[in-house]
Amino acid sequence: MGKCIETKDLVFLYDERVILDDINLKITKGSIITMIGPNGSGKSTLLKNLASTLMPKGGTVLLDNRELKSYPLKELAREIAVVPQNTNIEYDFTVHEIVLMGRNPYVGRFQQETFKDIAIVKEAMERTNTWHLRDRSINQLSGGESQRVVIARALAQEPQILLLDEPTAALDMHHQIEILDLLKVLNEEKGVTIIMALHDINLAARYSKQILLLHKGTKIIMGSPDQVITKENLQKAYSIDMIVDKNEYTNSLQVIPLSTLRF
Ligand SMILES: Nc1ncnc2c1ncn2[C@@H]1O[C@H](COP(=O)(O)OP(=O)(O)OP(=O)(O)O)[C@@H](O)[C@H]1O
Repeated sequence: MGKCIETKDLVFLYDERVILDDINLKITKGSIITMIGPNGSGKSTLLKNLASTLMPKGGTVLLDNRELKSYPLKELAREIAVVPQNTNIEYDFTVHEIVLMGRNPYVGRFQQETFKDIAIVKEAMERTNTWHLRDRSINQLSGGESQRVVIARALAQEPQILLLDEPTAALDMHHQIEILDLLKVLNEEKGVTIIMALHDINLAARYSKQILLLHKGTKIIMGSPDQVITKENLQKAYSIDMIVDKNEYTNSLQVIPLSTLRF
């Protein structure tokens, strides 16, 4: 059986301000779950708590019934890979060097990468359409190109769980669909659990098995796209009038925003 990630009474504060309040979630192996919610609702904060980048101020995060904080870093990096919202890489590494770093959790101290590591890196780069960029400096790429490189590095980590914060934000239409299709294939072929935040509700509805709607970090609704993407739920969270119906081509729910509302 694969890994399941769980939060128990999770509380997170920035300074004195409660951002996440008493959150109990169980994300089972093999899910594609997308967090949606207005700006500032706590999506990134929740993802960072699941990634162990931030430590909860109360409650716990469990990976397969074991506290996340008890995992040694290398072991955790073999389970969970993270694609953050903004990745700033200070040094002038090449794209190939950056993706190779994804293999660090598997390479012992003073050891070299093996042929297997190099092959996994190449496959990750081909799948993200970044192989042709391999000798370029990471700091000389466009936003969308470097986003795909960071996704390639996460794939090279061969994680059980992939956490992605707005992975398509910097991408054009072609690359948005390419990356989301890739995540779907990884989920289907390798059983990788995908947990991501997306602003685009239509893409979320189309690609997700489950949706988690955050509203001020304290109110959460989780369920199938049909259960969560309703006019009532979305109007409350986003304060906007809208039409919610099925797209006749993709057969998934779609939202057409109309005018903003004041409650
Ligand atoms: N480093 C920080 N210090 C203090 N407050 C922070 C910090 N980072 C985020 N916050 C606050 O925490 C709240 C939740 O932020 P978070 O980034 O999790 O929201 P989000 O749902 O991901 O937003 P967005 O859709 O705009 O990316 C916001 O009110 C934000 O201002």
